[in-house]
Amino acid sequence: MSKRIEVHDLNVYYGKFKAVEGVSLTVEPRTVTAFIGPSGCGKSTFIRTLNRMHEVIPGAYVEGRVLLDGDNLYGPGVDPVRVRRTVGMVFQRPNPFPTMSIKENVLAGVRLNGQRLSATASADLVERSLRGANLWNEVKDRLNSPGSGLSGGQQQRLCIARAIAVQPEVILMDEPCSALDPISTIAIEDLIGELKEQYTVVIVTHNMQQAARVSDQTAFFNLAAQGKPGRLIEIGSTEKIFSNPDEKATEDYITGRFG
Ligand SMILES: Nc1ncnc2c1ncn2[C@@H]1O[C@H](COP(=O)(O)OP(=O)(O)OP(=O)(O)O)[C@@H](O)[C@H]1O
Repeated sequence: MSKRIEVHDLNVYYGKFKAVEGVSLTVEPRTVTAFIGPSGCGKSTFIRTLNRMHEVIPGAYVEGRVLLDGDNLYGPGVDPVRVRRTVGMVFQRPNPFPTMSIKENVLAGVRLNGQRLSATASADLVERSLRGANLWNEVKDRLNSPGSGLSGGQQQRLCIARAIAVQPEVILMDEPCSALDPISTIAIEDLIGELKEQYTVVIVTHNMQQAARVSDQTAFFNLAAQGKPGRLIEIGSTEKIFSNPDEKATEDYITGRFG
């Protein structure tokens, strides 16, 4: 239930604007990879190409290849909806469906996929997913209450439960803690550590300490200049990137000298 991601020479465009250029990298199964870099360098754009989510923006397209255990996500006949089922995503702002109960929120992705489950199977899946997202104990007595009644941190864990309910192989997280308080942030960071036992995890974060705490591998992105495409400057073990990076730009960013 965890897959290897290989990206080969990826360019990403919004219409004529090349937002990201020439990215090649590998993410091993059951690891956490953090994407860091200054605002506008294309981290969100790039992470969205790993499950074809950028395609919801008219005019957005890629050149290059993204392989999941060797299968090209952009190959002919590949259905982007299927890709998003295999490669789940959690966004910056917790976005549970406000009118749905906690239980219905967890099941939303499964229902969207047209899967029919018996009452027992649904109850099992809800419990398993909420346990997987470290939320079960806090909500087990109010599964029929609205998801919007939870705290921000709980809502984000509910979104993670919704993502894992469809049994993805990869979980992408785009600044999942940026709207959360420090205690909820720690809860999500702990959860990321647990998720990597089963899934390949990729996270965009502006928080350097967070990248250092949660990731095995860190990728630093940067822009040559405003209006130029973002590029991957350096990728390596998080320990190396934070202690002894090869590139001066990486060191300057990590030590807070720019960005
Ligand atoms: N929907 C869009 N249409 C056109 N250009 C876009 C769109 N979204 C992002 N861009 C541009 O693509 C470039 C990369 O943006 P992106 O949001 O991926 O950067 P980022 O590194 O994630 O930034 P931040 O850290 O501020 O979230 C920027 O120049 C941005 O203006």
